[in-house]
Amino acid sequence: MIAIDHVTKRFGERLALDEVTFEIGGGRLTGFVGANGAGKTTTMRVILGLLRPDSGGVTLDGRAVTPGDRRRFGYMPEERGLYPKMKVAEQIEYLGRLRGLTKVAAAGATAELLARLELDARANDTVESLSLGNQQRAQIAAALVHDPEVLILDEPFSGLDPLAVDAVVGVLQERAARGVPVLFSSHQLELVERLCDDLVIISAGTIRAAGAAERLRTDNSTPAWELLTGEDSGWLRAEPGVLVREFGAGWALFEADEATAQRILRSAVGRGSVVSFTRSRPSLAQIFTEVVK
Ligand SMILES: Nc1ncnc2c1ncn2[C@@H]1O[C@H](COP(=O)(O)OP(=O)(O)OP(=O)(O)O)[C@@H](O)[C@H]1O
Repeated sequence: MIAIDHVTKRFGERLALDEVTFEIGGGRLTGFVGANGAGKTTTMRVILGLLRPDSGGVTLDGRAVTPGDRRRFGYMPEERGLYPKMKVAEQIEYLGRLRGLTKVAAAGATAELLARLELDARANDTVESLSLGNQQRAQIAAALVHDPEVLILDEPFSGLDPLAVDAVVGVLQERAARGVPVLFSSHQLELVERLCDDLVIISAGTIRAAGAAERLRTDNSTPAWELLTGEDSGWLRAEPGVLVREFGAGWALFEADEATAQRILRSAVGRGSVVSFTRSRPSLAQIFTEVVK
């Protein structure tokens, strides 16, 4: 497990990170979300040891991270950094060798990753001849080639088509299943929602929420309920303790606490046919808006 512990970082007068604290659990995919300039890349660079925090620190399994540990980290930076004129496979193998793999191991890992990321047909093409999406896949292969013990990925999904997203997701889930802590940033909230076990929400250098995605869902949203009936649902608006968010013919979405919701259900049953009654799950976009406002 990686723990980021009260990390503060200033750039001159600008406070980029303010006592940032959260964990990246082994075996879990952790999504890192926040608006532009919120502090995601800065946090990642501190984890990677590329920036020194002004205070606070980062630990791996309870002890300070060493340069040796960091060589076994995999990082996909925001600014992509492959050599445009080098062939894809050659370059990934080379990066694997720099990270300590033997020639045979680097070649094997490269071939496997390129196949998994559906880039094997382009293995002998130069990076600059690839589309941006395919360059992105190559960049992901480069971050993974040495079988890292920790994975930190800055916007790995930006610019990928849905098939490429699925291929990358498959590879990341497999690494997480082997116990690797995986942190990735993204502005694609539906994707983060689909993928993540844990979530970290940052705003203006401050962590606003962190923890299991399901728990954040229940902790940071007003309980809302969806009622579908064969009857008009206008009566709900006069019920105490109920805030109707939306309603239409035979359908309503309303906020209420658990006890009120049960009372409404009984009334609805008494009034006619209830087709369905469910607790509405807020989307990550809704949680994000509630948490950062
Ligand atoms: N080297 C630097 N010098 C000065 N200010 C910096 C530097 N790096 C980052 N900042 C500032 O720190 C803040 C956090 O930036 P950061 O790049 O971490 O945000 P981010 O969440 O990754 O944003 P984005 O989603 O746009 O990538 C911003 O206000 C940014 O302008």
